[in-house]
Amino acid sequence: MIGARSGSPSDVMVPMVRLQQVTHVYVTDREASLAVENIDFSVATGEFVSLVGPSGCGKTTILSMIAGLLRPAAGQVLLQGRPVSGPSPEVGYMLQQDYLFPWRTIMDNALLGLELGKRVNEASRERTRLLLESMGLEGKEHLHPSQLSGGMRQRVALVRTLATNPGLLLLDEPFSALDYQTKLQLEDLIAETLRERGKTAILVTHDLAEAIAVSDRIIVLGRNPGHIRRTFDIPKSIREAQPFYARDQPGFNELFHEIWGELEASGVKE
Ligand SMILES: Nc1ncnc2c1ncn2[C@@H]1O[C@H](COP(=O)(O)OP(=O)(O)OP(=O)(O)O)[C@@H](O)[C@H]1O
Repeated sequence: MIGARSGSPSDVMVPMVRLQQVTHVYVTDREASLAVENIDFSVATGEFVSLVGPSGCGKTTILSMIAGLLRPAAGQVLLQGRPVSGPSPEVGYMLQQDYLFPWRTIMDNALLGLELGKRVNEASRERTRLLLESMGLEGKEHLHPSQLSGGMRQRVALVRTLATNPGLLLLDEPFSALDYQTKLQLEDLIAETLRERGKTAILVTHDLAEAIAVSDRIIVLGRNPGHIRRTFDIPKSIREAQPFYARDQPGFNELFHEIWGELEASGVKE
């Protein structure tokens, strides 16, 4: 397996993502507001990093800059050492809503990214079918989104994101609209799938237990403007456990309370 979880020092030499003193300002007709300031962090290939922090601290803004949808006002974002200048096929973005097209079948929804990149052929179609199968969606290919549960739809959205084979996945609260049981199952499935494929991931979540259970590292942000307060490395025993069981590992609760203290100080309850 490639990646930070395998612990190879060569993995960290050219990070998958590097933010160097990144600042973003939203400019409207009436005003300019400083959203995030001097954000500086790297994510190694194969690493799973979560961003947590109070509402408005700039988590989505940071993901959007990494995705090339927003440009920093200062500093730079590097993807595999190269400055980000716009959206890249190397980056997959998965959101809270699945954004499946209701009139398309599950297979056609899953193929959408490949279709946009003019990369649909027999081999990519077969890979997508296998991905659907690995997500427990075998036999659902010809159904439409309205015929699936919320958890299934989110799995289709994940297949659509993975089908183009991006090295980096940006996950913006992908589990938050799901019921608790489905959310736990999907957390396990996504974490395992990304780990097996050596993918790099950045997750935005308001669920601290989820962040600890799936991540190698957690970055706690503060606001006004958004900035990094502190970074927490997740201990090996928790990292190596399946997310569902990570919560039972010794040290999980202590770590939860330590990070929670940092979140409280950042204004997460305000
Ligand atoms: N399009 C926009 N125009 C102006 N200001 C914006 C825009 N989008 C976000 N902001 C502001 O930038 C700051 C960061 O917003 P962002 O959505 O990145 O925060 P967040 O941490 O993702 O919040 P949440 O947890 O509520 O989703 C906030 O103060 C927000 O009001």
